[in-house]
Amino acid sequence: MPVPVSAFDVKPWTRPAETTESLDWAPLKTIDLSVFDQPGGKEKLADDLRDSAKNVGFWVVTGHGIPDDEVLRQLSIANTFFHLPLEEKKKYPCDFSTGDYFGYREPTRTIGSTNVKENMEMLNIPKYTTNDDYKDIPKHDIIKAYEDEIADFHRKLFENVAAKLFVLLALILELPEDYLLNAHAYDRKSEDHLRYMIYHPRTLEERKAVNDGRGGGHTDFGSLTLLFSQNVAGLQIRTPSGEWKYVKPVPGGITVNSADVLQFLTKGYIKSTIHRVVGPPHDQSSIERLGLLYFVRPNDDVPIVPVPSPVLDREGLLTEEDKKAQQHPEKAPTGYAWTRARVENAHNRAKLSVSYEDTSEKDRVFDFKGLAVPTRWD
Ligand SMILES: O=C(O)CCC(=O)C(=O)O
Ligand SMILES: [Fe+2]
Repeated sequence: MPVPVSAFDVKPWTRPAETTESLDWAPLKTIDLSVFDQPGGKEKLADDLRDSAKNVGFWVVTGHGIPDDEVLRQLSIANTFFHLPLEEKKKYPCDFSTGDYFGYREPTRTIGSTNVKENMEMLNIPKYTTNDDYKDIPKHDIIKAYEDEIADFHRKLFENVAAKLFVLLALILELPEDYLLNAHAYDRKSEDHLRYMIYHPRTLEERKAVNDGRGGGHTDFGSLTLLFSQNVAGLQIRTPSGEWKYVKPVPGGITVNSADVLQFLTKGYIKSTIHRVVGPPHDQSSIERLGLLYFVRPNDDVPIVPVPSPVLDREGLLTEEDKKAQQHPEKAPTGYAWTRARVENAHNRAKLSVSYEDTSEKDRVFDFKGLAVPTRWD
C-alpha cells in the first residue's frame, strides 16, 4: 500500500554558506557535459578527462542537466530522514556480515582506542531497474512515500552523468563506446546505490581524540562515485606527492572520483584515489554536513579482468597472466563477489582505526583473490 506523503513533512533544506577560510584547495578539472552530444563533443571531453582519470582520480562535472531544485529536494528528503527517531531509521540496517550495504548505517562504532563514536549516518538506496530487481529490499516509509521522485532522480543521475562518463572513459581507452557502460548497465543487477549522508558536529575534544578524521583515508570500492557539491568543507584528496588538498564545492557541480574497480579493469591506468573527510573549518564547525552521493558498482555478473584496451597494451600494463585471465573471464571474481567482500572487510567490525599506526599489518591491504588495495592512509 502506498505510504501517504502527508505522513512526512519534508521542509525545504538550503545549503549553508561556504567557508570564508582560505584552504589548500585541489586544482580539479571541470568536465562540461553539455557539449557531449555536439559533433566532436565526446572526443573533446575525452581529451579533457584523460589526465584527470589517469593522474588525479577526481574531477568535477557540470552541464549535467539535473536542475538544482531536484538536488535540493533530495537533500531535503535526506535531511528529514536523518531527523526521524532512531528507532524508525534502524528498521532496515545494512547487513555488514554479508557485505550488504543497502539500508541504514547507524554510527555505532568507536574510533581507535577512544570511546568517541563515528559521527556519520547514511542511507543507501538500491536501483529502480525496469525488472524491479530490488523491490523486495525493505524500505523506510519515508522512502516509500517519495519513491516515484527518488526513483526518477536515481536513474537520471546515472544516465546524465555516469553513463556519459563511461563513454568518455571507453574513448580514452580506445574501446567500443559502450564497453564500460555495458558492464555497468542501470537495468542490470548491481550493488549501485544512491546515498543520503550526514556528518554531525563534534566537540573540539572529540576532534582531537580521533585525529580529526585524518585516519579515515580510503579509496572507494566500486567504479565511480558521484558527489553533489555541498558547502561544508572537509573532503580531502591525497595527491600523488602525498599532500592532502581540500575539494572545493562548485555551484551546480558534481565531484566525481574513479574507484577500485576501474583501477583493476585498467591495470592502474585509471586511478582510485585516496581521500578522507576531516573536521570542518572553524566557521562551519557547528553545522551538520549533509551529503548526496551515487556509488556506481560493476554489474553483479561482470568478471573483474583487465579490459582489452590497446592503450593498456601500448603502455605495457598487460602481463601474460592478464592476457590469460582475459581468455578465461569465468575464473575471475565477479563484480558482486568483489563488492560484497570489500564492504564486509571494511565494515563488519566493531572499531574503526584512528591512524595508520593504529592499524594492524593485515588490515593495511585488502586482497580478494588477487584484487588488492591498500585500505588505510593518513
Ligand atoms: O562525504 C564526502 O564528502 C565523501 C564521503 C566518502 O568518501 C565516502 O562515503 O566514500
Ligand atoms: Fe569515499
